[in-house]
Amino acid sequence: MLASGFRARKCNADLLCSIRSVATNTNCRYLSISSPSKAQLPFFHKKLKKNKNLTATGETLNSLTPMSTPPPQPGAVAQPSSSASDTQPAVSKRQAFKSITPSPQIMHDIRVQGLGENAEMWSFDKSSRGNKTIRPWDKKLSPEEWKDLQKAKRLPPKQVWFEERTSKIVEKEQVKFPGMRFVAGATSMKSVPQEEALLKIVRPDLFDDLEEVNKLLREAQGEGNGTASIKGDSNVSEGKARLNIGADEIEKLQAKKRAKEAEIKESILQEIAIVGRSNVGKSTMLNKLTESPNTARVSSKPGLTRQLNFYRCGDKFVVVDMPGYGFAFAKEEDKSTWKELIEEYLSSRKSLRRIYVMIDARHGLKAADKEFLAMLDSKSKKFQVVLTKCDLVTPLDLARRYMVVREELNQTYRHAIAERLLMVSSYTGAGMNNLRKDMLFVCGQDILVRERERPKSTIR
Ligand SMILES: Nc1nc2c(ncn2[C@@H]2O[C@H](COP(=O)(O)OP(=O)(O)OP(=O)(O)O)[C@@H](O)[C@H]2O)c(=O)[nH]1
Ligand SMILES: [Mg+2]
Repeated sequence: MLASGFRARKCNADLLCSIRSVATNTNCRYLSISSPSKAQLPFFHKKLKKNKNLTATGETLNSLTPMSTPPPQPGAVAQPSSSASDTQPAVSKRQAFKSITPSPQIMHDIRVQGLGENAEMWSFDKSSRGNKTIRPWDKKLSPEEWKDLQKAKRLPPKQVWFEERTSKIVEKEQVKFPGMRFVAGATSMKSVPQEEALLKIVRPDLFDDLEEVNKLLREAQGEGNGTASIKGDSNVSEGKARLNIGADEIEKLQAKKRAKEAEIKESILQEIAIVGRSNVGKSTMLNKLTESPNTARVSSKPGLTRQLNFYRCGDKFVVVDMPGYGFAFAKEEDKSTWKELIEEYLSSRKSLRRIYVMIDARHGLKAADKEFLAMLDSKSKKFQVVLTKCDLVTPLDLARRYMVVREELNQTYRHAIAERLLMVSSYTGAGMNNLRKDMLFVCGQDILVRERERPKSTIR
């Protein structure tokens, strides 16, 4: 079946008609459709006709017929017409994304109830007139019917809310990361001992101070020892005097060194790692989290991030943007270096508080994801899954994806924190607040999150 969000995305024939997935789950089949290709139409028609559950989509089927001139988008600049009917529209990829992004009103509340065959997804739709209608799948329920259902307690207690959002709401409710300021740096394990390199990145000034103290200490010790060893009997008293002065100095310097080391130890900030397949949207998400588009470099080509990038969030914690895994076109040696880098960091890092694994909401868990999660599981590392690019799927597809992924996590991975599967869109900002709160909470900064806003089921 097709969700209401689909209608918002049907736009024009140029932006339609590629079947992203025909997913089958227990009792329902659905199509997730986006972006254009005229050549795919016959396949599309065939699929729709073949699938019994999709017979109600006749209207949609008609709408998929290619139009010689696409209807104008609201607010779109008219393109000069071309003689060839299949000419690609002169829109940038970003514009194309925008035009297939469901409006905030369509990206609204979804409640997912129950699991597997008993799963029910409820979509709360605000119509243009502001009336609320409630739909379990394609069946419309009146508010009275909904109330009856509630009274009859046929609604399971667990409800997952996909937060209602408009840009205004997101703005108003923003939980800003305090003092998220700068790109701290990157490291590759090839060149530097990992632990030290990462710490240096967290507080370079402290390490400089310590280095200074060490240098003085070495000089003082060298002078003291050298003086004592080269002095002859005749100069013993002079040598002792120098040694005494040196010993004092050395003691002072050693005390200073201990103090610096203690300071460094204390300054080790808790870390949060962001991992996922290449191109899943890790860096974009980080930019959205920090509300600064230039924090991390982003590209539509997979494999841009190739190092561990550390972003310090004031004196609270550090977010680590990692290279993606499962990048098919990378060189074999690069792939193995990245894999090594990621695995070593994740398994040996003591200050690592939580691993957030990003999964593309359009695709769910892919083979590369499963392999990676199995690795985390085998190392007994707790991880939390976040569905990204949620603006590219219809609300009901998203809800279904949520259910399927959560079920898989629950069944297969012992260390998955599947209770609270997060969903975000870096384009609309949806779910970002939740993610921010979650991160603050995980790092013991819950004091920054108001009591009523605390994530309910986060396991710390
Ligand atoms: N529509 C949409 N596109 C997104 C979203 N997040 C990321 N993208 C796009 O996905 C592409 C990849 O984003 P990146 O943030 O570079 O992905 P990455 O996971 O850091 O990739 P690597 O560094 O190669 O591992 C870019 O073209 C982004 O514009 C999202 O929430 N919605
Ligand atoms: Mg990246």
